[in-house]
Amino acid sequence: MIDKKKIEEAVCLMLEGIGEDLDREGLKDTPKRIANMYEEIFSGMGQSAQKHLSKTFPSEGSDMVVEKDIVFYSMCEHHFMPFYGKAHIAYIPDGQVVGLSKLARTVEVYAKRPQIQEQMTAQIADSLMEHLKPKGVMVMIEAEHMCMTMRGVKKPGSRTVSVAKRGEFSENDKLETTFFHMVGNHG
Ligand SMILES: Nc1nc2c(ncn2[C@@H]2O[C@H](COP(=O)(O)OP(=O)(O)OP(=O)(O)O)[C@@H](O)[C@H]2O)c(=O)[nH]1
Ligand SMILES: [Zn+2]
Repeated sequence: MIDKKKIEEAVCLMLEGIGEDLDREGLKDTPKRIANMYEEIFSGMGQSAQKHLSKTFPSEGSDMVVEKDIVFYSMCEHHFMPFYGKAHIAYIPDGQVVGLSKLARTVEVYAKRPQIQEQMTAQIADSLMEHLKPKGVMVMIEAEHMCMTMRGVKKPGSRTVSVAKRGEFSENDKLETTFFHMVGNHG
């Protein structure tokens, strides 16, 4: 559960730390605004994707389901700056499919918390394997990290691509090739 009072106190300390005047008109509501914002952008804290992935439907219709270009925003846990981009998810059903929106909801659960990209990629793949129990899962995330663009090494436009493969995707390279074809040219 997010402690908004604590966040407000911390924001006051940070503003003091950078030499700001806490009584300045423009900053009056800033601690409260940031606490409200953190409640929203860290709403995945303590959540599991289980509640989204437990409602399944029987289906023998498809060898592979791909949901691509799922836009997400997350926060780099090292610098507390945004990283954002697209997630692509594929799974091979084992007689059961899940509502399409639930794949995007799963991405949200793991994006809305302090994160690193590789861990988010693995968590999405693992939660699908655990709760949907498909024959295989593949997740690819491509993102731009603001900690690499507006500060530090300052390389705007550079993108980080991460992949997690589980089940049949780990055993069969052809499935991986099909996934890349379906997702499009991301080379
Ligand atoms: N693997 C990985 N690294 C990340 C991610 N987000 C940020 N980083 C990196 O985390 C590293 C933290 O490095 P440190 O040397 O501890 O911190 P720093 O001095 O601020 O590093 P610079 O960004 O190089 O200035 C940096 O190299 C970031 O690019 C991520 O999602 N995955
Ligand atoms: Zn960072």
